[in-house]
Amino acid sequence: MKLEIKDLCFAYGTHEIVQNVSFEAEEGQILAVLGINGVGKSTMLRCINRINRPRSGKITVGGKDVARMDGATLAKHIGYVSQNCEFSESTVFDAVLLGRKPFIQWDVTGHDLEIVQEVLGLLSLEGYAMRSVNELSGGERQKVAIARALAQQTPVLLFDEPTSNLDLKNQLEVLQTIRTIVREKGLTAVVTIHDLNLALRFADRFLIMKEGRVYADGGAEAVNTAAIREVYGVRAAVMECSGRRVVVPE
Ligand SMILES: Nc1ncnc2c1ncn2[C@@H]1O[C@H](COP(=O)(O)OP(=O)(O)OP(=O)(O)O)[C@@H](O)[C@H]1O
Repeated sequence: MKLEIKDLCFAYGTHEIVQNVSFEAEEGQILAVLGINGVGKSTMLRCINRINRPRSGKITVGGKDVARMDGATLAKHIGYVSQNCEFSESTVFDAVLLGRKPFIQWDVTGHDLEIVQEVLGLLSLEGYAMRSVNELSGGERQKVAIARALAQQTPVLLFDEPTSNLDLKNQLEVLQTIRTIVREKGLTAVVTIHDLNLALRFADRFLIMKEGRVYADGGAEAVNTAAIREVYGVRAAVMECSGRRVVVPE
């Protein structure tokens, strides 16, 4: 389902953070949200998920107004992985099973258990199923949070820096897993990410934010020398390397 954001505005008190942000995220695609620290990327994701109440603007999923959804309906449409993955004490299996909560009526079904088993496998977490989440490393916990969102099986997924605690191999594997699921199941993913090269490698479209507004919205060509200079204040070369667009800061 398509995610559409129209004229979104949000402020903490009088501090305007998100200002007239509009964009669309398409089915089967990953949209990377880029921009400097504090520009409002996480705040915007939390508006989409209704953790933050927007001052104005409209957010729809598949044409349905997110503001009018009840909690259970919202949880069936939008999955969210926050930057700080905190869990209450449980096993990894149960933490991932929590993703099924919006669908569980009386009791957990065999179908729920199968889904949990499947996502644990996708993220190579099978061996961790009976471990306590609070005994895991930051990166392992981040993978559990991603697994829980995938178990929720929502058409829209929001990931706030999903690879920030992961080593290089896990960064590549986790983003590849997300991309495969997004493409195969026709999901819509919005991912905030600082690593421009990872973004260029895995995302289909790029929303660059500056001072709370949309600076650019487009394909890989949006990530160019001028944008990097104007948004990050960094001189960088953007070149092709092994058929990929890469950013090399000077
Ligand atoms: N609960 C809050 N109350 C007041 N101000 C906040 C709150 N949370 C965030 N802010 C401020 O809002 C601005 C945007 O923060 P946000 O976390 O959305 O930025 P970001 O682009 O995600 O940054 P980063 O890349 O560092 O994660 C920052 O100036 C931040 O200090």
